[in-house]
Amino acid sequence: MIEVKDLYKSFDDKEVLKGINTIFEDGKTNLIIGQSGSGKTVLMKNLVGLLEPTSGQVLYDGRDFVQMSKQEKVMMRREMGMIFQSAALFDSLTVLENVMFPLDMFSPMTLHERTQRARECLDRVNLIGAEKKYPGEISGGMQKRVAIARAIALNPRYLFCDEPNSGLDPKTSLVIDDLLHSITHEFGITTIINTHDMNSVTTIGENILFIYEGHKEWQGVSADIMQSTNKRLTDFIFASDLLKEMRSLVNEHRAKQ
Ligand SMILES: Nc1ncnc2c1ncn2[C@@H]1O[C@H](COP(=O)(O)OP(=O)(O)OP(=O)(O)O)[C@@H](O)[C@H]1O
Repeated sequence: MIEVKDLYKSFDDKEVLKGINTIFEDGKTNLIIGQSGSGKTVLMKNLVGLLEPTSGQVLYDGRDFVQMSKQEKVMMRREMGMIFQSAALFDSLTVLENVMFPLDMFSPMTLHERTQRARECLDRVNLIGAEKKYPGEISGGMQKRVAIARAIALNPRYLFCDEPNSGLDPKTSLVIDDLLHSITHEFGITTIINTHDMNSVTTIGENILFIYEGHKEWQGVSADIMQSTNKRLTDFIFASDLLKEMRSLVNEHRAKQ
């Protein structure tokens, strides 16, 4: 479990995170949602140690990440898989070499074992057959799947994904969401996803944190959103008239049942 306690983060005199208290649950797809500029990426960077909080704590199973020694932080980072907005693959490496990269860096396995492990991960994301291709030769959706395969290569306990669906069409986004959700459950990973994608919220959001201007405005599961009376949340989620109409139809239907 990752617990965030009273987390503040400022840049010079600009306060971006204003006392976040939350829990990211084990073995679930935890989503962070909020308007552009609300502080989602800054929060995620604090979780993985790319930024240090101005004050407050990030506790991994009760242990404060900020207070850990350099060596302990290195050990913790090995338990974290990360997928960035752009798939961030190495263009000059093949798909297989990209997935092998973290294994080459951190695993004591032999070359044969590392190759086997990378193939297993590519198989899990349905990319067997693409091993010899270069990132420039495959679609954006396939690149994201390579990034997922690379992120799970070292069997992480935690998976952090910053806007995994950015730049993808809605159908491909569904495939990526489904993959992240099933991997989370299959391997018991604690997954944290920053997203703007309302489809992700309704389909895979098992624990959703809504940030508004740097503070926690709401937290719950996707089913609660339909009934929520929090105006900032509903204005954000049901930004279009079509979605507002769908929400009132669903609520009418429920009321009749
Ligand atoms: N290194 C930095 N120095 C100064 N300000 C920063 C820095 N990083 C982020 N910010 C500011 O913090 C605020 C929150 O940024 P953040 O990237 O977390 O937003 P976000 O919710 O992830 O937005 P988006 O959905 O557009 O990615 C923004 O106003 C941004 O300009």
